[in-house]
Amino acid sequence: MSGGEQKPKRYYVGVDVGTGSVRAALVDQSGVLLAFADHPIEKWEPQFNHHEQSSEDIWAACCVVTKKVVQGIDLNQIRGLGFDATCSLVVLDKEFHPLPVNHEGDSRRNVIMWLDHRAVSQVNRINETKHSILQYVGGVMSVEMQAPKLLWLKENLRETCWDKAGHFFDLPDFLSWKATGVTARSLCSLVCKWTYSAEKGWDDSFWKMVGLEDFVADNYSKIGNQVLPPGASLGNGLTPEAARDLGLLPGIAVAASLIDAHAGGLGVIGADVRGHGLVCEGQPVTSRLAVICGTSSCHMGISKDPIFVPGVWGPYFSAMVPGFWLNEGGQSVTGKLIDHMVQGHAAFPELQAKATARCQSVYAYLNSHLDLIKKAQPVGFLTVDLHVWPDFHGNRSPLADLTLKGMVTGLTLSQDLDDLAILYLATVQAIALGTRFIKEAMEAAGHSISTLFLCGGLSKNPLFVQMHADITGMPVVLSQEVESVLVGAAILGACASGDFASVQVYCERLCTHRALWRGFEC
Ligand SMILES: Nc1ncnc2c1ncn2[C@@H]1O[C@H](COP(=O)(O)OP(=O)(O)O)[C@@H](O)[C@H]1O
Ligand SMILES: O=C(CO)[C@H](O)[C@H](O)COP(=O)(O)O
Repeated sequence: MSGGEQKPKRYYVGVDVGTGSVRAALVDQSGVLLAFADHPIEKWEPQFNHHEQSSEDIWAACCVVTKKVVQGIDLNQIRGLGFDATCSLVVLDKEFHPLPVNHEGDSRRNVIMWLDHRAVSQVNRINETKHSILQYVGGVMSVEMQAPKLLWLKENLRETCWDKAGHFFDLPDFLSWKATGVTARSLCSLVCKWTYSAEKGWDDSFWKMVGLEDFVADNYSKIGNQVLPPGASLGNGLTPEAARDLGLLPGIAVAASLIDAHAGGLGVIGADVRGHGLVCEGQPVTSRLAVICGTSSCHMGISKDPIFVPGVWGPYFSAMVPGFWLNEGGQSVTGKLIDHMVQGHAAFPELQAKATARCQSVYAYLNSHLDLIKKAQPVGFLTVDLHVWPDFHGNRSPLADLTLKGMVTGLTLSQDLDDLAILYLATVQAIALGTRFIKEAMEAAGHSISTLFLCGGLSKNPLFVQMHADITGMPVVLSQEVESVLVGAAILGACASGDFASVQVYCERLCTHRALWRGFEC
């Protein structure tokens, strides 16, 4: 902008609710991130495979981080707010108060987390119906989706939860309701996790067949009968109460939300890579696979026409990029698996002490330790005798088998730091092989993928990124802006504000303004 024609600056706030923490960012009109804050959130595991959270705790964390990122900014310049979150199930009563999702009756724990696997019997029965809707979730419904969890609540907590429930929200939709009082759901969450069709709406026969006919009877009012595309402006914007909570002004635009992986996909998939000699330069956007790597990894590929990939979720229409079909592969635990392997090893206390002494994270320490012990060989050769099968929490894609378990072969009696470093490497390699397995399944079904675009916490780990390049044989592109998921959330706020005509218009604008990319070659 030239000096004489200064317009007031315009900012957008993006809020990203991950599995372990809530993050917020203040983003400008070019998608540049100006301030960042994060805050941990509580998790409970009252019994094996039951994972719960508190919607009140999550909202409180959203308020802490939002207040931090807008400090020192003229609040009148903040034009829009967007949320993304994990696809956990939030349960509220008819007056919007939290209801317990547990046998203990603890109503603070009113969220069944996305990775909760309690509803095994329910999902098996849903899959036995062979309902035609299942072809839009890769042929097999996942226990991590909402229908089996709802059925579990009906069958197990009838009096304390099910009969009292007034509202079942996907977490991204809970947040937009909390901010605006509008109960409309995002097309993204309903299509990807609730069996809603962008073209045909709800399918009564499915809900009747699986024993959840209650929703049909009340015209889906408890799970959403007003559906908006991600980025659409909700009601009259931020309510006075939510504005007080968040430290913003009432009335600013609030967008229909996205699931976290989809926000990450939106943040990176349209990136301008010109001038780096990458194979995807000049190819359609459908040649890119966005991989959002946090607690889990999600593999987001888009296409002009629907592609049915066995064991890979979708095809979902307009659930991430408007006008495109989405296939979503995934690995249910990746960051969580690496943390589990490293923290559970006998040499972990020694690793922690040594990393702390060098003011490094344990992963930076392990990466440099691997460099020391690999000698002249490529690092991958350290694991010729040690192999990990990474399905410690079942296989989301492409085997779509929640009963699978993890495995390590090639163990010895050694428990020293070298042993820990090599086990860590084998785990990272196993995860990268899982990505290759998913990519190959997508290609076999009709996708044509040439480049990976990584984001999320694990993309900050150079070993993780390099292994993905080496094992898939594809270049990996990282955004200059590390917090791409938050950029995706802020894009929603920018669209809701009306400053950009559509999600694509803002994506194009921010991508041409941010043409700085780091590539990892295989
Ligand atoms: N700098 C880093 N180096 C290595 N691993 C990292 C780094 N930062 C985050 N991680 C890993 O990324 C995972 C969390 O990613 P994040 O995107 O924050 O997750 P979520 O969205 O699920 O809360 C954790 O397993 C963590 O160990
Ligand atoms: O199912 C998903 C997206 O469809 C995600 O795996 C889930 O939302 C958790 O994400 P994260 O690993 O970023 O916490």
